Parts: sequence; C-alpha cells; structure tokens
Amino acid sequence: MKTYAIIPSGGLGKRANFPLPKQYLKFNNKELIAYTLQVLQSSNLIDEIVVAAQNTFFELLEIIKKNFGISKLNLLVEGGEERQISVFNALRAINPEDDDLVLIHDAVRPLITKEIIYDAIQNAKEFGAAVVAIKAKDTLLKGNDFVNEYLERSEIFYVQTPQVFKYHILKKAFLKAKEDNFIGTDESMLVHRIGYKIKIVNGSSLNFKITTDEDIRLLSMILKSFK
Ligand SMILES: Nc1ccn([C@@H]2O[C@H](COP(=O)(O)OP(=O)(O)OP(=O)(O)O)[C@@H](O)[C@H]2O)c(=O)n1
Ligand SMILES: C[C@](O)(CO)[C@H](O)COP(=O)(O)O
Repeated sequence: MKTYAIIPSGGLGKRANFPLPKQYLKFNNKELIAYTLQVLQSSNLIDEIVVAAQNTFFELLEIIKKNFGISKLNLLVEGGEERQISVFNALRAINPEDDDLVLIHDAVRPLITKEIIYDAIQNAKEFGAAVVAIKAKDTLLKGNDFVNEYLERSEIFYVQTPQVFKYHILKKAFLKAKEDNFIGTDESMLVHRIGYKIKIVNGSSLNFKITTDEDIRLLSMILKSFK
C-alpha cells in the first residue's frame, strides 16, 4: 500500500500583506514551504509528494527540491482557482490503487510533525478516512456585531491538515462534489457529505495555518526560538 502526499500551494495569500504568496517567503533563509516539505520527506510512511502550485513557481519549487533534498517530490501540477481545484488537479495527476492512501497537507502549515502524520496515516488505514483537528479551548459564540448565541464548546473542533483518505473514498467525494458544483473548505467536508465516517485525530496548536501577517510574525518568532 502506497501513501501519496498532496500539498496544495496554489494560493495567492490575499489575507496576508506581502508581495509574494506566503508559502514562498523565507524564514532563516529557507522558504516556508520547504519546512513543510522537509517534514513530509522525513516521514518514512510517505512514498511520493505532489505539489499543486501556480506554474510561475515551478522553477522555484525545483530549486527548493534540490536545496533541501526533497527527493520524494516528483510531480508539480497546476493549481486551480480554489484550494479544492488545486487538490483535485493533483489527485487526477496520480495513479493510485483503490486502497492506497492520499494525505493532503497545506503548504502553509510548516510546523506539522512526523508524529501527527503517523497518527493520521494509521487512523486512515484503520478507518478509511482521518482528519487532524484540535478541540476548541475558548468560549464560542455566533453573532455579527452583537451576540446571537453561544455554542457547546465540548462538541467543537478546529480542523487542520493533514487529512488522509483511502484513494477510492477521496475520488468518489471529489467526483460527487464536482457533479453538485460543491466547493468545500477542506477534503473531510467532501468525504463527510457522501456519508463516510471520518476519524478525528489529535493535532497541535503549533500546526497553525499561516494565513495573516500576524501568523507570519508568530511563525518568525517560533522559528527563532527553535534556533
Ligand atoms: N487556489 C488555491 C488556494 C489555496 N491553495 C493552498 O491551500 C492552502 C490553504 O490556503 P490559504 O491559507 O487560504 O492560502 P491562500 O489561498 O493563499 O490565502 P488567501 O485566501 O488569503 O489568499 C495553502 O497552502 C494555499 O497555497 C491552493 O493550493 N490553491
Ligand atoms: C484545509 C484547512 O486548512 C482546514 O482548516 C482550511 O479549511 C483551509 O482554508 P483556507 O481558507 O483555504 O485557508
């Protein structure tokens, strides 16, 4: 059984205020996506890595592959207008067996660990579908300018990546989403809407998605403290 890792990296980083998409910004002389790729490369459970990106970054990705020894990265595919399309493009470019695993991990979650990857893959092997998430810690409300209602915190999780699925389940979920013109914010949502059970796997607060300028500053501070 093989495990393919798909890394969506086709975003433009509109919520951050930098001239370059944040996944290509350098921290300690290393691109953000290189941190992510190095963790995936070091996991002995992952066989192949596919990155979906704008083709203007293919050359840079080849340089990153060479500079950081990402030998499992053998396929670059064109990103799409939405994250979901980027992942779908990558999924269509690989040719797994039905029971092979496909792991999806955002390029912009560089502080992922090998341990979380291991747990997600083991759970996907057992249950067919696994999503990494963390339990909500704060009080949660719904509202606009004013409060409408409070939510039951014990039932709320923040969804992260990686998310891992048997190929035949993920393929079915993507084809159904396409047929219904459904765009979700992650893969687990697509799999859930076609009726599969998804195991929740413990993530980490450090595995946060670098989305805003504040996240970029926070990452910079964390990486400095690791040095
Ligand atoms: N069309 C897109 C949009 C996003 N992504 C990727 O999906 C991950 C999560 O996306 P996000 O953090 O939202 O990045 P951006 O789309 O770049 O951010 P923004 O919405 O602020 O532009 C990132 O690794 C991003 O590069 C992608 O592959 N294709
Ligand atoms: C996939 C994801 O990271 C799970 O939390 C998230 O949904 C991506 O959202 P974005 O708006 O594309 O950053």
